[in-house]
Amino acid sequence: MTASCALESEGFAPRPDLDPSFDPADPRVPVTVLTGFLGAGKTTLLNRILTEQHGHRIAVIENEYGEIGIDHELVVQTDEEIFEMNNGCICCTVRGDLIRILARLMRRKHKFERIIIETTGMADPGPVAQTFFMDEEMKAKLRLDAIVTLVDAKHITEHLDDSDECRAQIASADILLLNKSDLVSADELAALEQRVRGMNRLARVQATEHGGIDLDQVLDVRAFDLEARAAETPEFLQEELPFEWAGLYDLTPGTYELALAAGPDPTIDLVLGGPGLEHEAIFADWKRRSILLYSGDAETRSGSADDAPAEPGETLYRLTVDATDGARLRLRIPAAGRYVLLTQHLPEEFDMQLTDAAGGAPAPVAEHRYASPHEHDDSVGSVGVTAGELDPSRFEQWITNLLRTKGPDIFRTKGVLAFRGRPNRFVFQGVHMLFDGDDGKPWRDAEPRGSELVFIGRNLDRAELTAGLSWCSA
Ligand SMILES: Nc1nc2c(ncn2[C@@H]2O[C@H](COP(=O)(O)OP(=O)(O)OP(=O)(O)O)[C@@H](O)[C@H]2O)c(=O)[nH]1
Repeated sequence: MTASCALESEGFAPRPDLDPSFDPADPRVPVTVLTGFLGAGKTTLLNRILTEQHGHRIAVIENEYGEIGIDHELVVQTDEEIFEMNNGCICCTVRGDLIRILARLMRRKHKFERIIIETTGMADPGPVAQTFFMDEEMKAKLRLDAIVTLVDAKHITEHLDDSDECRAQIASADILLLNKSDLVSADELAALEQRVRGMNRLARVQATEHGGIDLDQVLDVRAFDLEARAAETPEFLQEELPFEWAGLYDLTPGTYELALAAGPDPTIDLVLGGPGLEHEAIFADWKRRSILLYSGDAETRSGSADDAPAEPGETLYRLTVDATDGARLRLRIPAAGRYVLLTQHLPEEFDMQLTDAAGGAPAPVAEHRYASPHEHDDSVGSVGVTAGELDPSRFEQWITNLLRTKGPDIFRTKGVLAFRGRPNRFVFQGVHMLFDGDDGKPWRDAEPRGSELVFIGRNLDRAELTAGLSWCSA
């Protein structure tokens, strides 16, 4: 028996006949969340799904972590529609964008039969899954089918002890694929299986090689079970919203200014609701309305004093927060009353201050915090470097030495490179010290040929990486 089929005696096939809630006429579109730590094999599995003759219309939502987006070069070209979300992590900063894309998909005339969401390797899939239970329309039209977590059998043990994200991905899985089983022995695989089962008693576990698994084992399998999940992890039922904070203010008519300093995100979404009277009623009402606002377009504000004042009402404002100057937004309050301000992030993260025309600072009369903290490991970062055409032998020499010496800290390397004299792009992929590459799309005649490489990991030295790639282009 090879290592890759050691775990296949699981009774793994879906058994809708045993599931009392199984309804073959269920019109809801099944959603698969593909997750797993950096380089575990998510895109490899996604490509398998997209190239297989499945006969279904699939929409793919891709969220990538890294200073330069490379995944558009890695996902196979098919007729399927792919939505990229590259400006933040799907489990926190771009939750609102996820809601917006899903809302648009649900309104489409020609409906999709499946939705697949590939999260970043640094995402906590919990909040992504909770999106499907947040809103009545979402619950009526979409069904979370399974959280499929890929585990890199070769490298996972280097991250299990010090990465909360890695543990959350395993704990949240309905299906755990122990991928890269070709790179470990049968004993190592058995030990890993035991370890992950200890972290998640509910998941079905299967060993895979290059994401090789029958699609009917991962798509439309009805593996996600809300009751079982909530019993195992009660936080799962915690309220998860695209807003982390709401403050209630008693305001008189006039113009106010909201000032924000630079924070963890270059933009912040906010909604000014009201006026209303009752504390809980105004909170509840505007919370519901704010989620719905994400199905439309946000009104973008530059954060400069020249912007027109924001008015209370059903508008989602997206404010740009400059890294040095922060942002300012004037608010026009037409009538005395109680107003609610909902913000995507906690006010203290942006040192948010509200002032009135006389310089007074009205304080909220009540506040709600919706955030359940899923903080990312701040010690993990990303550095993207670019150069012109490269000398292939210099590149090989440099990258081999770099990954051999820094491989424990460089978790993931991805790049699209222009090698001198070669007609095609070269797509480079590395996970710690292991790397490979392949020819990508050909360069078109007039196209500028350039190289982009992104590193994700700890203690990344931007100057050294930039100098190294530039040496390869000399
Ligand atoms: N040997 C081996 N390599 C694999 C296997 N699955 C994927 N890979 C390789 O691992 C690397 C990363 O695979 P991806 O599918 O891009 O991983 P990912 O999880 O999408 O990566 P990120 O999105 O960057 O987190 C690529 O070089 C793949 O060819 C496998 O089963 N065995």
